[in-house]
Amino acid sequence: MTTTDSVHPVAPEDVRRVTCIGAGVIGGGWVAQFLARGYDVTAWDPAPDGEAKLRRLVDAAWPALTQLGLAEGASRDRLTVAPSLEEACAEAQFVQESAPEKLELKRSLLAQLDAATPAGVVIASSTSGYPMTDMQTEAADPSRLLVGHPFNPPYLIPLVEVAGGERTAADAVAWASRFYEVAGKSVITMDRELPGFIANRLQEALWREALHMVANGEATVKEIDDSITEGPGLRWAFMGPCLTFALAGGEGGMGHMLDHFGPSLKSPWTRLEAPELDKALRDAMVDGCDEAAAGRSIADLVAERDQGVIDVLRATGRLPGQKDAQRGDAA
Ligand SMILES: NC(=O)C1=CN([C@@H]2O[C@H](COP(=O)(O)OP(=O)(O)OC[C@H]3O[C@@H](n4cnc5c(N)ncnc54)[C@H](O)[C@@H]3O)[C@@H](O)[C@H]2O)C=CC1
Ligand SMILES: C[N+](C)(C)CC(=O)CC(=O)[O-]
Repeated sequence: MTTTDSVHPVAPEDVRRVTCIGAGVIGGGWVAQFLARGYDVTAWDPAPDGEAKLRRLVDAAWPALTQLGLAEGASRDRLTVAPSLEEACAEAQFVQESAPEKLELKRSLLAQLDAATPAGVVIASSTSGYPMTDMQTEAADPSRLLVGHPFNPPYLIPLVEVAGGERTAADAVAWASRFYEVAGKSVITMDRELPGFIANRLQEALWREALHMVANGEATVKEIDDSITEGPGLRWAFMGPCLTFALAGGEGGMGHMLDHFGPSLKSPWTRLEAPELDKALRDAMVDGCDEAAAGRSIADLVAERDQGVIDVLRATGRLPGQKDAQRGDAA
């Protein structure tokens, strides 16, 4: 990443007009998120039925967004669909690109967006895996191009992973991270480009194993999905895989967990190339868990996890009393 400062016309807190390019599942979701946070949103999509699809998506998202609480002045009437990319970008204060995941398309589209957008305005790509270094090759000013990777649907899942490419200015990355926070997102700002960023790299590992199991007839799709929604998924909604596994070590935490189960990383049931569990990796995991625990004891974390599981069960209507009530409703 370059450290050359680029000049941004507005501070992240002062942005009022956002442009969304590509208005499918993710672009439409971004539109809904930005509208709900009170921005004026201009969208552009080349599909003939693009506007109708976009408005349907926003309408479908609105009840959930209303339940969560709309920002003052937020309205679906503040959405404009522009007739061309150039008109969509002419007055943009931030641009979010969500076009199909094709490298050549992204390269030339980002160059077009760079040419059409006022100088200094940050342009983010929703790409779910391409490093910005590979996408910014044709743009006249690559310093303002970066990745802002959302999760589906962007109007409900808080996380955005922000990463620049080799030619992105560091201050553009900082600007975007702050902007997303102001726009209601939870941001991880990466200081390097990793294939798949962080979350997709993790999801892809799980996904790869799921596909192996289905392809080999080892598990059904339902069994795989149930194994997550009835199992680890309940914990992951509020405590990540490292801290939950630290609790698998009982009072010994991550240290005992690795000493006990570390060798099974080499078991034949994992099809992934396992890393060498050397002292440095062990220490990094133990230290990372200590840091993430932020002073909470194992007992504190157990209590937090248990309460969290109960809350998720309640929220998804799966507490025993709720199940009975649902059965009663249906009768
Ligand atoms: N679907 C998902 O769960 C997630 C997707 N993403 C990323 O978001 C981006 C968009 O993916 P989806 O919304 O799923 O795809 P989609 O197929 O639902 O939507 C893509 C939209 O882009 C439009 N489009 C086609 N050519 C275009 C062009 N040249 N310029 C602008 N728009 C164009 C299409 O008409 C369509 O409405 C991709 O980069 C994808 O990797 C990121 C996170 C999650
Ligand atoms: C399927 N996907 C790789 C496009 C998913 C993502 O990128 C993030 C998500 O929503 O899980």
